[in-house]
Amino acid sequence: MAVFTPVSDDDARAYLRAYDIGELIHLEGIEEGVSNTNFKVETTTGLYALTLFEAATPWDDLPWFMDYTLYLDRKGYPAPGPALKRDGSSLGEINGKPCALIRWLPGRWPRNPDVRHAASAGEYLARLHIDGGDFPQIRGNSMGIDMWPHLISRCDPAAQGSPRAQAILEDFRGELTWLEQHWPADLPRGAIHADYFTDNVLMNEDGQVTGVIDYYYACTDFYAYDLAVALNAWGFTPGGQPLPHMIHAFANAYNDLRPLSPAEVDALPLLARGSAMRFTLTRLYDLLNHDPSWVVKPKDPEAFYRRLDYHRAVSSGSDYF
Ligand SMILES: Nc1ncnc2c1ncn2[C@@H]1O[C@H](COP(=O)(O)OP(=O)(O)OP(=O)(O)O)[C@@H](O)[C@H]1O
Ligand SMILES: N[C@@H](CCO)C(=O)O
Repeated sequence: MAVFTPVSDDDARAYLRAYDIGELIHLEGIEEGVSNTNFKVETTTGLYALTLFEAATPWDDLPWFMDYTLYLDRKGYPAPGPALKRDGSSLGEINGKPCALIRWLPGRWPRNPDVRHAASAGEYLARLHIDGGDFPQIRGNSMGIDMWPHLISRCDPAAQGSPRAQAILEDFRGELTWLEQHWPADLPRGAIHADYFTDNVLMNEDGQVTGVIDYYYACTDFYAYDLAVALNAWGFTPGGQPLPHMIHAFANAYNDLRPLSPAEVDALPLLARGSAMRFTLTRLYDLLNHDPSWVVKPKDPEAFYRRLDYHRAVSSGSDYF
């Protein structure tokens, strides 16, 4: 249940007065999601998502996230651009939390994705990179390679009581040294999603993308790193076993629309290793520091740790196609 901050009908009605998007008809808390508080809002003019940003989302970067999604939306990409208030702004505050009303997108994220879903998702990741290619603002990757040493040391204190966590962190110290030595200095870069997981991609019943949501890790980084994150998300079972047909379907659909350079293909195994480490570390931290009384269940770090075996074993980046 992810309604961390309550919002009453009266709060929503008062908030809507700053906009020209009609009167409140219905307000409903959304249980999914672990980072922010989300509501579905129906007004006399349409449907919106009301997001109250909790501490996990960097508040200083909210204007970047709003500008980026508005930019994509205006290009015709299915991103939920923010509704604008009469004064032209997109951010407000409810019950002490910054908030925004964003466009509600149709569709449902695929619970059992197959190659059709993977191909459509791959196409829309390429479209995201193409449509956002000239977005002029820069945001560094707050979960990128420079942060990984900090993610490792952040896990250390709580890992003391867990031999398994200590073993993973020990492996990661060596892995990080290797990644730092081989990380590409330059590859095509621009605005990336950085969290293109199945639960952030909405689809219709034909398995075609209808919306891409949750841009709160979006940043400026290598496009091929975004592809590597997405291959980790779409190309494995929930437990972390590789699904080569899903990896190929996703990567080929991406490559059909935005052909990768030879340097990007060469870098893919390394970028995929880095990405698998990044999600293992954030999940490990959440698990080690989880209070059992919290309603939100931590995600499994082992499932991401297992992905590393696959990426360490591939012979070259062309194995992903
Ligand atoms: N703009 C939108 N259009 C349609 N549905 C949305 C929209 N925004 C959010 N949702 C729904 O709300 C759910 C939770 O949103 P979201 O995944 O953004 O939560 P979060 O807590 O911010 O993110 P996360 O759990 O990935 O950290 C989504 O799975 C989706 O069903
Ligand atoms: N997508 C992330 C969590 C939210 O960013 C994960 O599955 O670990």
